[in-house]
Amino acid sequence: MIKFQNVEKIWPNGKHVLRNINLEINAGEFVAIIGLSGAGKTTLLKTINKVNSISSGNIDITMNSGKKYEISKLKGKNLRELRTQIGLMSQEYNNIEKQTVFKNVLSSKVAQINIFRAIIGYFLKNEKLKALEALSKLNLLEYAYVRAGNLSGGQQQRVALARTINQNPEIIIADEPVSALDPILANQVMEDFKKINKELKMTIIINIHHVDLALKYCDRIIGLKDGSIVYDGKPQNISKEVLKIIYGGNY
Ligand SMILES: Nc1ncnc2c1ncn2[C@@H]1O[C@H](COP(=O)(O)OP(=O)(O)OP(=O)(O)O)[C@@H](O)[C@H]1O
Repeated sequence: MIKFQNVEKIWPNGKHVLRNINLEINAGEFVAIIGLSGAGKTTLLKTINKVNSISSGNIDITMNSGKKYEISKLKGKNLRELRTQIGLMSQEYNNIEKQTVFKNVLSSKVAQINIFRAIIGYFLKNEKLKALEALSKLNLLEYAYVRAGNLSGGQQQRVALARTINQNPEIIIADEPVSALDPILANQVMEDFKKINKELKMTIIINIHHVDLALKYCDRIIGLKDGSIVYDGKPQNISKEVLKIIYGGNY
């Protein structure tokens, strides 16, 4: 569970971007954060892995094992340990384009293996099997030996998702993962997120500008406006009025 209590974020330039955030996200939820550009979505998402530190309040993460992390106090080894359990995805695919899809997925383990093995690129049989399993889950096996750079944008984003699940994280945070894709590919990638969420029981939190996709695939919607949560509930309860509150009168 991820629990935000009275979280505030003020950037050093004085910009107040998160205001009194109180939120509990349970293990296994698929959550979309929506809101206008500048509402604070990315800032909020990246407080979870402490890429952004908060100005006040608390964020506590309790893993399925029962281990608890108090984010504001985390540093060094403990912060690295938490980050291995949180997969981070973004709009850029961040694949190594010259390498095969398989190598890309295998490489996602580098942070978790012995440094000498990482340098020479030596992977154990079970690590290779796991990488193939991740590719199979996303129906990408036939591309295993294709260079990542030769794939379409949608396929590359799905390789990025395969890389992320190969780390075996409990939580995936994804910052606008479909905004560079056309509507068909964006739907496919959202299908994959949903599949990973349901089958692998990973908690997924995404920032997304496509309200239709958020409503179609996610179990819970959080609407942010000027750094405050103005909606937190089921997609079914999002009405035109709610969208007006989140996006303003012109929606
Ligand atoms: N490092 C920073 N220093 C100062 N201000 C920042 C920094 N990063 C973001 N901001 C500001 O914080 C506000 C919220 O930005 P954020 O990226 O969280 O919004 P967003 O809702 O994700 O927007 P978008 O949908 O465009 O990605 C913006 O006004 C932005 O300019």
